[in-house]
Parts: sequence; C-alpha cells; structure tokens
Amino acid sequence: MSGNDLALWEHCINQLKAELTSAEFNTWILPLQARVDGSLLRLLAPNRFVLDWIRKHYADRLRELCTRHSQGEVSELYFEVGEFGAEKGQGARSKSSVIGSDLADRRATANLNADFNFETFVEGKSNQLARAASIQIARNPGGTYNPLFIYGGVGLGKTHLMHAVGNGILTSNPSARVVYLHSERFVAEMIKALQHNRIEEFKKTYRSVNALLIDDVQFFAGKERSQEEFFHTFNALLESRQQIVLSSDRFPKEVTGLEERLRSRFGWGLTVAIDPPDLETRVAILHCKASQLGVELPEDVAFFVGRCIRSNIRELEGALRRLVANAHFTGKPITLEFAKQALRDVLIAQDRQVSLENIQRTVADYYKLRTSDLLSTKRSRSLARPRQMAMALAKELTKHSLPEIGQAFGGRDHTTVLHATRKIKSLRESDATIEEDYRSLLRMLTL
Ligand SMILES: Nc1ncnc2c1ncn2[C@@H]1O[C@H](COP(=O)(O)OP(=O)(O)OP(=O)(O)O)[C@@H](O)[C@H]1O
Repeated sequence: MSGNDLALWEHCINQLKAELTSAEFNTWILPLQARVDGSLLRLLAPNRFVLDWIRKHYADRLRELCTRHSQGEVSELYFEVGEFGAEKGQGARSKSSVIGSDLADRRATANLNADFNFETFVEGKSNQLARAASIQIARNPGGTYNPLFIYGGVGLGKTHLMHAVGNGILTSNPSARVVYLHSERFVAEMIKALQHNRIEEFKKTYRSVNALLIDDVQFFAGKERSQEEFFHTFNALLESRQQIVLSSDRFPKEVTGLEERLRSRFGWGLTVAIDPPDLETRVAILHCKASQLGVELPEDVAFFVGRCIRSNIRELEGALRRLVANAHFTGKPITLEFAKQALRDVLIAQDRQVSLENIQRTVADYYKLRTSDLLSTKRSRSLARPRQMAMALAKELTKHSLPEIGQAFGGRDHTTVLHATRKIKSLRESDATIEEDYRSLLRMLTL
C-alpha cells in the first residue's frame, strides 16, 4: 500500500467512525483489512458473516467515500474472506483470533494514538522530507530507511509522525507487532524487569517486534544499562530487518551522554529534520485542528494566530483550544477582535521572545558581520543579502510593520523591507543555500 492508499483507507475509517456507533464500528469496520489495487479497493473480512453484513450495509457508503477521497481514482470495491498477513505468511493468526481482535485493540497494545495519522498531519516545507520518509516506511517497514531518525525542536510533530508510521503499518497489516514507547518508559520498564527477575522476557518482547518506535532518545543520556540493553535490541531488530524509528530534539551525533556506538548507529539509516513551520503551514495546521474540533476558523483569525505563535505547534494548538473554549463559554463568535482579546497574554509573552535587536544580532553573528554593518548604508552584496535576510526574518517573526522594520534597519523605507521579503522568498525557492540559511536562522531564533 502506498502512503496515499494508506491515507485513503484511514480516511474511510475515520469518516465511518464519526458516522457509526462505536459498537457498529468495532464490530464491522475495524476487523477489515484493505489494500488498493489500481482502481480497486480490496477489502478482506475475517469471516463470511462480516463480509455479508458489510456488503449489505456499508458497501455503498464505502464506495462513495473512496471515490470522493481518491477523486475518482479508486471507485470499485471487492470483498473476500481472508487476511493479507496470512497471504504473505507473516501473521499466522487463527481465524478466531482475527474475529476477536480489532485495530483499536492493536493500536492500544502498541500505545498508538489513532488521531496521529498521515491524514491529520499537514504537509509543509518544514516537514516535507520527514513526512515523505515516514510514509515510505509505513508502506515498506524494515526496508531501505532503517533506522529512521527524526529530529527537531519541541512540539513540531515528531511524535505525531511516529504514531502515523505505527498506525500506517497496522492499517495495512493488522497482524504486525508495533510498539511505540517514550525512551523514559523503556528505561522504567527495563528497571522493573530487572527488579522482578524478568529481564529475559523484556528482551524477548522488544526483540520480537516488527516495528519499534522510540521517542525522545536524548533521555537515554547517562543511563548506561538502558543504553546497553537498547543497543542489543537495536542490533537484533536491524539484523532481522524489522523497522526502527527514533526521535530526538537534536541530530544523532549531537545527542550528548550517549555511548558513541549507539550514537553512530542512530545515523545509519535516514536522518530527517523537522523545522519550525512557516506561516502558511501554521495557518493550514490551524484550519486542520479547528475542523477536528468542529469549528470553522475565519481566515483572518487563522492568520492572526499563525503570526502570533511561530515556533511550537503544540502552543499553536493550545491557543486555538483556548479560543474555541472562550467562544463556547461566552457564546461569542470567533472574530479577529475576539481572538486578540482572548489571546492577549500569549501575545505579550511571544513579543518578548523575538525582538528586532535579537534578529539583527543573530543574523550578524551567523554571517560573521557586525550588527552595525547591517544597519549601515553600505550596499555591497556581502552585506545586502544578510540585511535582506534579517528584514525578512523580522517580518516573519515579529509583529512590527514594514515602516517600523525599515526604521530599525538604519532608517530605511518600507518599500526596501517589502523588496527584501519578496527577494528572500524567491531566493529560498531557487537557491538551496539561502533556504538552508533561512531555516537555520529561524531555528536559532525560535527555539
Ligand atoms: N504538520 C502537522 N500537522 C498537524 N498537526 C501537527 C503537525 N505537526 C505537529 N502537529 C501537532 O502538534 C502537536 C505537538 O506535536 P508532537 O507531540 O508530535 O511534537 P514533538 O515534536 O514530538 O514534541 P516533543 O519534542 O515535545 O516530544 C501535536 O498535537 C501534533 O498533532
């Protein structure tokens, strides 16, 4: 199944979950396995009874959802009794256990949150590679990218993506053994196993999974016994071509307090960064989260909130929840004025974070210049580009107007600032170095 196929089935499941009672959903929809073959959605039911019921009651709705979501590409359904895992010889589950189990149970066992899937993950420049790699892995676990190492600042979607990988693997192969775990929990479980003389069982458990997803591996720092155990688990899984996905707040080589052999292994597969999202992505995420909350967010409010909260999606979400709760409480509509009022303390805190002086200093340091050079009237290219970069960042990261920014950059005109932001925007698309510089600076200023 490709990432799109996964997304298609996830979409159908999520939609039906909203439409059916949980008993109906758990009984009829969850036991199904799906796969897309060309324009055909193949659905496997665990037995004839479920199959007949699905055909009679849900086939039309499923076809409709598929057709709409795939924009007509997948428009036919095919039903049969069976199990994909069994076909591939992977999941030797008996039929009775198939009937008794469902995807929700499997997700719970794997510690996966069903809401963190690829459908609810908004794509942007800042997460494009990480998302693409994750989709690839969900489609082909244990394949080329092993381990996948996702790194990035706090609240930028690492955990969401890891869950999406786990959910994706389970959706296409419900018999896969997937485990998501925070590294601290791995440590705690190992200690408990040691205390209760069950370390052999612990080893066996983790070394027999098909996908192990460990979040925030920087917390392994300084915990030598856990690192040792994890090292062996890691090797065993890699040798048997099972998938490992790791996350951290920094690049593998920069995770301090880890043994060198572990650090270097973390970088063996594919390492991908998630950067702070740009304004457009923040706005798209806000719309996505708002629709999950059943709220329509006016465009000007989405842009306003997106401009205010720049570096952390968890905070962006928090602000949105607060807005929605406030509106609910007071019975008022969510207008721009309302949002300004409701979020005023968040704004004050954010304003304090990135000042124009801070941007100027950071950009000057980055390009090894003096701040006074950025503010001077000198127009050499070696100064003009960093100056434009600083202005563009000032526009992105502060709420100052164009004239105010111009003023702060040696009394320049607002059209100069406008030109700078446009220039940097187009250069970011055509020049990889500028894009890299911009992202690095954004990270430095917002983390
Ligand atoms: N691209 C995205 N689209 C939609 N939601 C997102 C996206 N990125 C992050 N989020 C949301 O932001 C919140 C925080 O994300 P997440 O917990 O995955 O961050 P994290 O990088 O793991 O943070 P931490 O370093 O604190 O563990 C979650 O609710 C997640 O759904």
